[in-house]
Amino acid sequence: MAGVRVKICGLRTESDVKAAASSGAAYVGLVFFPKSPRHLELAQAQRLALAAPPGIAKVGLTVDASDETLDAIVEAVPLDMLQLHGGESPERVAAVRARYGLPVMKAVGVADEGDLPQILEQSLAADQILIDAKPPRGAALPGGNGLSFDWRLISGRHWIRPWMLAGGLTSENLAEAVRRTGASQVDVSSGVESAPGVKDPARIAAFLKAAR
Ligand SMILES: O=C(O)c1ccccc1NCC(=O)[C@H](O)[C@H](O)COP(=O)(O)O
Repeated sequence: MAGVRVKICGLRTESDVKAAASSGAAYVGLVFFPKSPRHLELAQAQRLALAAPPGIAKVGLTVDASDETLDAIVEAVPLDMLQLHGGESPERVAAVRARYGLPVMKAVGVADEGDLPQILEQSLAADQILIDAKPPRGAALPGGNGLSFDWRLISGRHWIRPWMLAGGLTSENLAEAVRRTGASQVDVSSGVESAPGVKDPARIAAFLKAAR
């Protein structure tokens, strides 16, 4: 499993950022979605982004955000990538990419075989794809639910863009997830928390250790 790059998503404090960076995370995710326990106001997000050491990519996550909302985020927070985690079409992904000049990662929720064509469709517009578990019907959050999908669905598949595996990952199941899917990048949120929105430095360190 050497070389699995890790994104820790939903950080809320400067010490979360330090824990992720010192454990060797490649990306940190900052969530801008008011219904989420991981939501950040702009000033808070700016502080976290400025606390991140060079070399760690700061990813801003939004859900069907308007240009006005994205303009405010991009102006206030020094980001390296945008993650679109709603129902954004490939056309919207391309427009966001062009407007901000930042790489865009598009999340695609997977529950069954019928969801897989979206990975290719979104790959034609996005720089990276986040292959995540589809949220349960009626869920309050479109991601960050701590749920896995059946990894066999993507076993042995190849995509035209770099991609990241997400959904219900923990230090305990990471090795099996990587073995089954061939992922070289992974994203985790709930699996390194002690409560929703509360990151646990020991779990972050254990996850990064498992990824090495
Ligand atoms: O984390 C959130 O609160 C969130 C809210 C709205 C949209 C997406 C959200 N998280 C997306 C992520 O990038 C998560 O890391 C990914 O879904 C995996 O989450 P988890 O299963 O909790 O590890």
